[in-house]
Amino acid sequence: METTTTVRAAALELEAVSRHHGRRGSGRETVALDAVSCAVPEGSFTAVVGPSGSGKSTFLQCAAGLDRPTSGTVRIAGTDLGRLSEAALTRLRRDRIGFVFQSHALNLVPSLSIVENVVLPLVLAGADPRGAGVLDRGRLLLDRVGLAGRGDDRPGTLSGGQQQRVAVARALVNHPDVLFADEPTASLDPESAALVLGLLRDAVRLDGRTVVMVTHDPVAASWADTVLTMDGGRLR
Ligand SMILES: Nc1ncnc2c1ncn2[C@@H]1O[C@H](COP(=O)(O)OP(=O)(O)OP(=O)(O)O)[C@@H](O)[C@H]1O
Repeated sequence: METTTTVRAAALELEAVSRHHGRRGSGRETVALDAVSCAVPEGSFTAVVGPSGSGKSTFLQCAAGLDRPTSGTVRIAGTDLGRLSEAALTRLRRDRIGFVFQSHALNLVPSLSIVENVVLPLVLAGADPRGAGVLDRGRLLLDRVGLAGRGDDRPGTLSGGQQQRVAVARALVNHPDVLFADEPTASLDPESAALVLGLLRDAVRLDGRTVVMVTHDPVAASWADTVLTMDGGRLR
């Protein structure tokens, strides 16, 4: 009998990634990440947890190409970030990665309408913001996150939880290889947090997206399929 084995490709791979701060040999060197290796499969929801100072943010920054590791290799859908110029890395972040940050105030541009915020990554990549297809996609995503009809308002008219839902819509607009979320529910009440986490989980279950979320909150981590625990710059 013939058997088929499905091996899911890695959306994100880290190979012996280290990140040191401070001058080597100065006696003030901090090892924020210490030879971390892991592979995050496509279509999975991973939480990165650990105590304060354990290296979670540094992990996310290096994995998402926002910071360059001191040594080691990071690959997003097979692309080695260390081989990219700054310009190419910026393009990769814009076109192939989605971000949701901790503070809803930092996630959205207050002077743009809500739907303009959602489609911003497409516009930055060259799409015509007046093109019907572009705004339609933005409105479709707003519907998905429960904010249909609010597209023409400004972000300041939304609650913190609603703003984080817009941030999730925006992070999904370019069909990213990986959506990174840094403490996305830290400033939210439990009900709003559950809505945001449900959207991240749906992006994985319904669309096959890959989500990597840093959190210190065990309840938030429990929404993920896999939990990676950091301790002293290493994965436990
Ligand atoms: N720019 C920097 N310069 C020097 N040390 C740094 C820098 N960034 C981080 N570190 C150090 O690296 C270690 C890991 O920091 P990191 O912010 O990644 O931890 P964390 O787990 O995200 O912490 P928290 O949960 O408090 O945000 C800490 O010891 C921190 O002090």
